[in-house]
Amino acid sequence: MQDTIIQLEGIGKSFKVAKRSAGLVQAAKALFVRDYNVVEALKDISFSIGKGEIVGYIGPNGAGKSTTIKVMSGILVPDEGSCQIMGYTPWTERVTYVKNIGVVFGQRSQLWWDVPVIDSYELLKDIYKIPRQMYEDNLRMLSETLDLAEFIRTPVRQLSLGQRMRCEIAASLLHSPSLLFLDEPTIGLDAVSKLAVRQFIKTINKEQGVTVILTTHDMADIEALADRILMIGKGTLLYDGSLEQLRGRFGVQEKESLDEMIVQLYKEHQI
Ligand SMILES: Nc1ncnc2c1ncn2[C@@H]1O[C@H](COP(=O)(O)OP(=O)(O)OP(=O)(O)O)[C@@H](O)[C@H]1O
Repeated sequence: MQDTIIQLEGIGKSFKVAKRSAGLVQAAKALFVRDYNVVEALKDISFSIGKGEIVGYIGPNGAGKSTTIKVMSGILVPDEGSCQIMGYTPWTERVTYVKNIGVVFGQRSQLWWDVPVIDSYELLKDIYKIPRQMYEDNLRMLSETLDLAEFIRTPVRQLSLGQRMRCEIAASLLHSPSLLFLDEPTIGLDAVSKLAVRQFIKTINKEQGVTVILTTHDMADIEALADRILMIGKGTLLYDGSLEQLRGRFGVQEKESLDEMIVQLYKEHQI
């Protein structure tokens, strides 16, 4: 493996969720006595990722993918375990750490909703203290390759999902991070936008050596991009290997069967 850039050891994270019963009486009771369920989102997760890899992080709904990305990007503090990324512990050195990473959550926007996209970019330039020349060079490159010119002056709330996702990806790369976390970056995109986003991810990985961790439910994303798959189910890491190894194990050749193979793997692990 290339130089290790990410090292997770025994990461665990639980959430306490308040139990809520239906009805007014129960709601009134809950004001005085709180009852909780504990959700074990991550259990003893360990893996390492090398510089320049594109890793597909997959698993069914509620498996713990976004929670892992949030831990790795410093948004969430785990209950146990250690996480070293480029020499940083993400949640303790967040301010300097985030200058080295880009994060896209497909389900959430990092752009200011009511202002033109370009104004959000200018704000990000100030927040990340991006030198003017680097900002202008990156903006030009991102705008050309993601084809943003047509809507870069439009407020985010008026953009289509695909247009917004292209703007989000550009926003995450303005500061030239060497590590990119993409949480469902192709969610809801049409075929053309999906291909454009996939091609773009390949290009920044090949040409700039950006390491990419990608969560997705679209197995075609995995097929097009990931050299390696990490599969998680019910908070536990279940598979770490290449797509070819996984195919070999199930004797699957056809592209169409990839989803079925994943479902089979989920079943094998009873998730
Ligand atoms: N803030 C939170 N409070 C309570 N429970 C949470 C919270 N965030 C996540 N969980 C729970 O932790 C588990 C893992 O959630 P997570 O969002 O990491 O899953 P995921 O693999 O990203 O799922 P999906 O594919 O549906 O996006 C789920 O059971 C979820 O309900």
